[in-house]
Amino acid sequence: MKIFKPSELIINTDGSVFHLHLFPEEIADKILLVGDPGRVKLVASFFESTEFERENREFFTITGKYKGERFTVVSTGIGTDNIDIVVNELDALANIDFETRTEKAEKRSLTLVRMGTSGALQPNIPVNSFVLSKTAIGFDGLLNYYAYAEKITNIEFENQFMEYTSWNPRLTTPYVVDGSEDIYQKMASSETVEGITISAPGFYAPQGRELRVPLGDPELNDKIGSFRYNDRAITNFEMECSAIYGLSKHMGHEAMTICTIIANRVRKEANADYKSRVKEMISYTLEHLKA
Ligand SMILES: O=P(O)(O)O[C@H]1O[C@H](CO)[C@@H](O)[C@H]1O
Ligand SMILES: O=c1cc[nH]c(=O)[nH]1
Repeated sequence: MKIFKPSELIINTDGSVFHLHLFPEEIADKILLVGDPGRVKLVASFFESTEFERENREFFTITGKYKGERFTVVSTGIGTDNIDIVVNELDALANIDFETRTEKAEKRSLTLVRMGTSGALQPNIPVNSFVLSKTAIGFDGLLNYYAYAEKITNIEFENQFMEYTSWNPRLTTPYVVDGSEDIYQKMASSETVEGITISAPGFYAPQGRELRVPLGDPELNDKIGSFRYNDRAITNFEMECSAIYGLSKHMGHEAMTICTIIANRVRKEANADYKSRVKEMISYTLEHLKA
């Protein structure tokens, strides 16, 4: 049996996992992921009770109960590089025995729902919309470091997209991966917009924002906006969804992302005062996820 050596799965001297500082029994089956560590307490303000709070670097965790059901909320910070850490460590907590450093025979499937903020790429998705990401496009390249990416991604979509946008070969190859259909069906309503969401490896040039340094391809956002795959348009930009979907598919977890739109990139509008709408998104998500 494969033993995960101390250098490959680092366990702290107190027995907690390396970055998250969590112990296996501390995570619920339903896990809410938020980028902003400050959003963790906002989520926990909906809980009737909490078990603990834990903080290390940008990873802040609270486990508690919402309407009698156990939930864990974890902040991921910004970017898919952090998602690599968070999803691998949550999976290790669920599916690796920390005593024997071996994979558990019986696997635990987690529900991972990201509640984020995002920029819209279509004029008809106004600021304050909730976009529920049916599909993610990773501009980040993370999934390509894992084996068998092609088994869980939509190669036809990837090829059509790269051809349509005259994809620059110096960039990482985009990967297209779906979220959980079950959670999508649970969370979708007239209050949500069905999304194809790009996870970008940056907030500025990787999302077409030009400040002082010119963009590599100033037309890319227009091409993204007009691209259609089976009549479906790409809806929004954020920075984590693709890696959550890809790693969850590989590990047998169910994942979904909901985002509050805080900027519309086509209309050039933004809502810097978005926190009350994010609070409504949290309430909406908890209500739709509870048993
Ligand atoms: O509000 P969060 O969840 O952090 O999500 C979005 O906001 C950050 C950028 O401002 C990125 O993490 C992006 O994905
Ligand atoms: O435009 C936006 C807004 C929030 N988060 C992003 O990544 N992009």
